[in-house]
Amino acid sequence: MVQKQLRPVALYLASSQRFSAPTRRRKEKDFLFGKKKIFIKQEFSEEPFHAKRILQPWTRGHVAGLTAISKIDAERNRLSYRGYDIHDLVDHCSFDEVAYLLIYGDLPNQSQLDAFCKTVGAHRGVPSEVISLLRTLPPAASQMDRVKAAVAALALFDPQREERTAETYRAVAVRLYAQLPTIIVNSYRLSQGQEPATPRADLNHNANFFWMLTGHEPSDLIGRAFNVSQILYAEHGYNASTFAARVTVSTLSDIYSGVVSAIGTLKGPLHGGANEASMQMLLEIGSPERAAEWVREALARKQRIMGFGHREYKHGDERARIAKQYVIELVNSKGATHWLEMADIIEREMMQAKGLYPNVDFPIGLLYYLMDIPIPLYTPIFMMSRITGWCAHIIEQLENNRLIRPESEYIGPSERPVLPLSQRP
Ligand SMILES: CC(=O)SCCNC(=O)CCNC(=O)[C@H](O)C(C)(C)COP(=O)(O)OP(=O)(O)OC[C@H]1O[C@@H](n2cnc3c(N)ncnc32)[C@H](O)[C@@H]1OP(=O)(O)O
Ligand SMILES: O=C([O-])CC(=O)C(=O)O
Repeated sequence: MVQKQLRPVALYLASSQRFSAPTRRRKEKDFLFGKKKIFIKQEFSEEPFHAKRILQPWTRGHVAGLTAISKIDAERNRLSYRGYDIHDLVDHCSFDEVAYLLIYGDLPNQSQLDAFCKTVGAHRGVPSEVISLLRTLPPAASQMDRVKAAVAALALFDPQREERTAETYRAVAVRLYAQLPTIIVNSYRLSQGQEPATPRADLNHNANFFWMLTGHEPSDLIGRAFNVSQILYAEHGYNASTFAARVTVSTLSDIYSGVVSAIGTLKGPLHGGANEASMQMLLEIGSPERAAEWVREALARKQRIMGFGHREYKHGDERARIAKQYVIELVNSKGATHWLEMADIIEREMMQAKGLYPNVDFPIGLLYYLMDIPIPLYTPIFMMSRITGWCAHIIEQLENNRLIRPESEYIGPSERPVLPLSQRP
């Protein structure tokens, strides 16, 4: 039996015979005292030499860069955007104010907010060519893929798309914030055989979205709950989609390319796609009586339960707790308590079996269902909010740019000659 030797990565590198002495010293120094203060917390077994073990240190507990946009304090379950605690933001702000905060760096005063909303309202339209493109795309394709194609096309109609200044990027960020709801709702409407809706300049971000989707403004409760969900989804450090955007623009590619990379990354069920997947799971379970058994059987099959677990939060995701309060309000107002019972049972089972808490996607998937929003729109709606965080990071990256290019460590076959085709086994 192989004896497991637990030791920090840096020590492993220092002792590895696979590097020359100067390289070993440089790598050890980079790991422990490097300019970017990289410190690897992960411990792993040196033997057997296993790809999973060697890859994990690069993806966990690894500070990949600095940011002044949001702070995740996982130990205390706290999250703040530019110094403002999310509790304070959801209690006191509209999503338009939070969007301004993320894009410009501080909360707006009344006249700044009025000017921002006026600009956003004036930019909600998209070129007719983008709507025509949406008409031609396969209606059965995922809404994330349809919207990704439309955003890529939108870039081509922006005469500023090749300007690389923070000022231009902020202007593009405001336009994308304004235009994404139009693209998302109309992508859905066209895929359902409906005609596109025209955005309204006089409504705020949330009310305009509901107006375009349903033809009326949301009730007070739905409006408040949707506003909170948009604030909770807006920003979260170097999450996968934001990191993808930063990598893309670090090559000095354009802001739209960064956003398109981010959309493709958000789509996956281990990231933003989990809000749709978790609601599909609730529908599949169907009733509280089946919930416990369903979870146990799924876990026995080694299936992941969508909407649970988080790379950062190991003691719970505060955003999930906030969102759940609104699920409770909506469930009570609709008399649909079985959804809450089912969610509670799944949470209990996951805690008992795996020690895992729900993440933000679990209650928000259900929240959107209770608002009668079609499921294929949940991840695009996440995007409608996260566009603000993505753009803030893209601007931050541009202002301090250095190409993001991590190193990899080769673990494949040692060097070998190429045999002529006729001699290969
Ligand atoms: C807005 C957001 O993007 S929040 C995240 C949304 N994604 C989801 O909800 C998808 C479900 N959750 C997951 O897949 C994971 O919890 C992640 C990817 C979000 C985070 O993963 P990490 O904390 O890094 O854990 P990792 O993927 O390494 O898994 C560690 C162990 O926990 C298990 N695990 C983690 N999450 C889950 C889950 N939701 N269901 C079942 N098992 C899980 C894994 O199977 C693994 O077990 P193993 O060691 O026996 O193989
Ligand atoms: O941070 C992450 O890994 C996932 C994410 O985007 C979030 O939780 O909002």
